[in-house]
Amino acid sequence: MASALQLQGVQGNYLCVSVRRGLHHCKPQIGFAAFGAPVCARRVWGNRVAFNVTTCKASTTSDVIEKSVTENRVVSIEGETSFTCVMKFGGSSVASAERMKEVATLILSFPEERPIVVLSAMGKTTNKLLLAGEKAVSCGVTNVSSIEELCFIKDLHLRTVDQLGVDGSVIAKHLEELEQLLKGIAMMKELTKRTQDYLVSFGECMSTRIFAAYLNKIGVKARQYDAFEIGFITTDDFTNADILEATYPAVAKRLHGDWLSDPAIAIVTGFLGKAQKSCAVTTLGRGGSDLTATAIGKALGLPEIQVWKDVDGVLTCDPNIYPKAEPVPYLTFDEAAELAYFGAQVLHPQSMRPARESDIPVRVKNSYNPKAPGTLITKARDMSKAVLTSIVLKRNVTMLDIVSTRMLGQYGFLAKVFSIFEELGISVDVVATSEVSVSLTLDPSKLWSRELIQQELDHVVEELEKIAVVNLLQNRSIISLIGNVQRSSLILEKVLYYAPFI
Ligand SMILES: Nc1ncnc2c1ncn2[C@@H]1O[C@H](COP(=O)(O)OP(=O)(O)O)[C@@H](O)[C@H]1O
Ligand SMILES: N[C@@H](CC(=O)OP(=O)(O)O)C(=O)O
Repeated sequence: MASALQLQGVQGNYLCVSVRRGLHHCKPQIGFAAFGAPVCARRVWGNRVAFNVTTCKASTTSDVIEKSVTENRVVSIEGETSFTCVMKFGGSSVASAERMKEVATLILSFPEERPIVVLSAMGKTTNKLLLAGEKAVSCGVTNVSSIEELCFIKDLHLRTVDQLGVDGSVIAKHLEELEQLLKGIAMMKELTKRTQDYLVSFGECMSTRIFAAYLNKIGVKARQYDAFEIGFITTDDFTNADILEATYPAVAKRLHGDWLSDPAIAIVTGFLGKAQKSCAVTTLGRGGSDLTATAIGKALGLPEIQVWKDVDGVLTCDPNIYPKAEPVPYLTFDEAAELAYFGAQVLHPQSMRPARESDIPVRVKNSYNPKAPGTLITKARDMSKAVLTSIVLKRNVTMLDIVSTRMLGQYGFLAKVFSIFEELGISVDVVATSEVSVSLTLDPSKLWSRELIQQELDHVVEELEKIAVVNLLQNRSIISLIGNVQRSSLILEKVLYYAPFI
């Protein structure tokens, strides 16, 4: 049996063992059969089994190593335990001192967990920072100190520090630097995307420092981390950067290593990264803290990623449109990704990717109502009764109708159309075709509600008009029905039946 297993290393509390092909269908039993009952396999994904070493006797663990370790891996197991889950709290969850206290209480209500906590900026701080930046461009250096949004941010953070009884020095340097930066923007009369990312990073840098200081004050050992200092390496696409693969081992090494030398709850800035080429601070697109959380989950191979919101999970539709929207108890990664991509602002569109790649369940919970079961997002779920899961609205969509009689019975027309989009680097969202026309919507970017700039659109239309008649429609919306594809006929039947009465 031992030869069928190969030790992969230790991730967090888990001793990861890969199981030879064909054997992994026996899954957790392998732990029991090969190593005895005290070793309990808690996580199984792909051909890997993770044994929770907190529950296993040292002798049994050594036995696992002795039987399975490969020459180059040095593993020390005894006493080696680290994080058990990621808990992400968004802006609404940490909007005030009161909310931060509640979040601290919530974290401590799970004494069995040793979480990595990912935080967003307090409340609407990111929006305010963006507005302050825009105002700084034209207000003149001498007026920067009185920009309303800057005053609001200063007041909110200083008040929070005061109400939590932590030392104001934790954010003093950041507030000073923030004002300097806005003065710099005012002097240059310019706000580049790169500067914009640096500007908004102050939100997460301050919320995490305040929260970590508060935990330490109440006797819970916590350590603050800026994501851009611990290995979050991204592309240089400012305002919309992608996380690069090098991030995962780097983040795991740093967080796990720190825990081993000096255990403390980790408080990490969401949303931020470091550009691979320029080394400047980047952001992962609006709502990007969800992605930070799932990336950390993947890096450390943790058993669960929790995303705490201000609603009872993913809902059947946007509660701002229909207040009676109900929580969806289970979703697959694919459903959640579609839902997010097509406009449900509850999750970042890219956030499911790391969770899906490492098959780690994501739980969406309500920090205002922790008892609510929330939504559990996993690789697969029982679809036998699923019909329609949710309805999603995506606004500010740009649509193109491309009509050509040359399409009739011809091959290669659609290939020509799509090659134009490829050349111009624009991705397409939704496509519908008939014999003589193709209608499609354009994906502006990962940034919600950003319209393609007019120049880009003119260029697309100009190119397409060489082969067809083009009609450009702006400010449209996409309504998506996320449901069981096996039952799409039933869904359409119901929609079309009710549609005339809406
Ligand atoms: N289908 C949906 N399910 C749940 N929330 C939704 C949905 N569509 C839109 N929302 C909105 O998303 C908000 C939560 O997302 P977000 O503001 O990013 O949370 P946080 O700041 O806590 O990360 C909710 O308050 C709700 O108004
Ligand atoms: N603060 C960033 C990142 C983020 O994820 O925020 P939230 O979790 O509050 O959506 C934003 O507003 O986009």
